[in-house]
Amino acid sequence: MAVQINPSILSADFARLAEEATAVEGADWLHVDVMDNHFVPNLTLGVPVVESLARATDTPLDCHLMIEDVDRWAPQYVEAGAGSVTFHVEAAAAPVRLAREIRAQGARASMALKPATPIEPYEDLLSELDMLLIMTVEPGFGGQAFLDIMLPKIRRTRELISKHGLELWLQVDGGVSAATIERCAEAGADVFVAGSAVYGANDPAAAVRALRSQASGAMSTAAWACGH
Ligand SMILES: O=C(CO)[C@@H](O)[C@H](O)COP(=O)(O)O
Ligand SMILES: [Co+2]
Repeated sequence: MAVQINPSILSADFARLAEEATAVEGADWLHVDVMDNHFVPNLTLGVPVVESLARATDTPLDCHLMIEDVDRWAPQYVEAGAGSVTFHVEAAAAPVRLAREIRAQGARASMALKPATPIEPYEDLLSELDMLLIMTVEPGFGGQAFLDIMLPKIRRTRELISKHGLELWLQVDGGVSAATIERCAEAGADVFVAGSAVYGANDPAAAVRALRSQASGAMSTAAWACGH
């Protein structure tokens, strides 16, 4: 099982998005936070910017949709060039139908949980997904402190993935840094979003390599990853 590091463009300079996207070559995916000022109290970017980003970089786009009416919008992000589309279960009217639609369009389907949303009610839905995102901050802003209290939810989700023998990726997003990434990997995450820890560094590509090495080290000794 390989570690994946996804820098979040939210912490980049929006006036130089193409340059900032290519500054993290070597990253697995570029994480793109779409916010509508309704689902979260912040406004970022939409479909036209995702289309331009998809043309500007060879790194696949991991679009994290923090928007209302996501059943209607998510397919447009696949059309815009996203390789993975994450919708929030709190915003989706029909999560299974939406995941199937995203997959049918040829992208990876992913579902996110806000910190207060438990995983247990969605156990039967996991087989419909390619990735589950556990938010480790309240969605809306970069640069917030990691919520340690999310670690048991990460552990529990990893147990459910193992119990059902699924290939689902488990992503964490929010406050992931050199200080917290090992705890996330030990608990069961294998896909790590990092905004300020990457774009706040002098050398973003080196920050990606350092985070990957830390997470790989922690995963190699984690009980959940033994035998993978
Ligand atoms: O989705 C979000 C915030 O809502 C994230 O993707 C942030 O962009 C992560 O930023 P850092 O916490 O790593 O600075
Ligand atoms: Co995000």
